[in-house]
Amino acid sequence: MIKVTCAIIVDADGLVFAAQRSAAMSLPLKWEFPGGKIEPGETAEACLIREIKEELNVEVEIVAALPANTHQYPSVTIQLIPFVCRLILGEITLKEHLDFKWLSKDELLALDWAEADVPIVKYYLNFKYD
Ligand SMILES: Nc1nc2c([nH]c(=O)n2[C@@H]2O[C@H](COP(=O)(O)OP(=O)(O)OP(=O)(O)O)[C@@H](O)[C@H]2O)c(=O)[nH]1
Repeated sequence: MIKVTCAIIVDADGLVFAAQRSAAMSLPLKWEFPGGKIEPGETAEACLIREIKEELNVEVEIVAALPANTHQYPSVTIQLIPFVCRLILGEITLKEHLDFKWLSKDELLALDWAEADVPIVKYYLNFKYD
């Protein structure tokens, strides 16, 4: 099983950042939360900060950890580990993704999410935090 962290980046108005995978990536054109695979010896939190810097060229801080979701794709099983985050430094530049959107909670579920993300989106929609 591959462990993958992902960031639910929320802005001051409560909008959530979603990124679209490029045609060249696996799960082409699906929407996801940015992130990536945990490297050997790395914590989930360190992985998240590293991946967000690599993919979006910004620094985030973690606000909350949400429950992981294990999902079996036809060729791979992943454990997707989500963190609610805030941007603390920089402006988002897409290094790998095709597109991005900032979405209100009402708009989130309508995106064509990677399958592993759907339970996480639903969990987030019911999640309350200060
Ligand atoms: N980063 C990220 N990956 C996700 C999400 N949902 C989901 O199923 N994945 C899958 O988890 C894996 C994450 O690895 P990655 O982001 O480092 O993927 P990659 O394109 O570099 O590697 P790959 O070629 O193995 O897909 C991919 O297989 C990706 O399809 C998500 O919300 N964020």
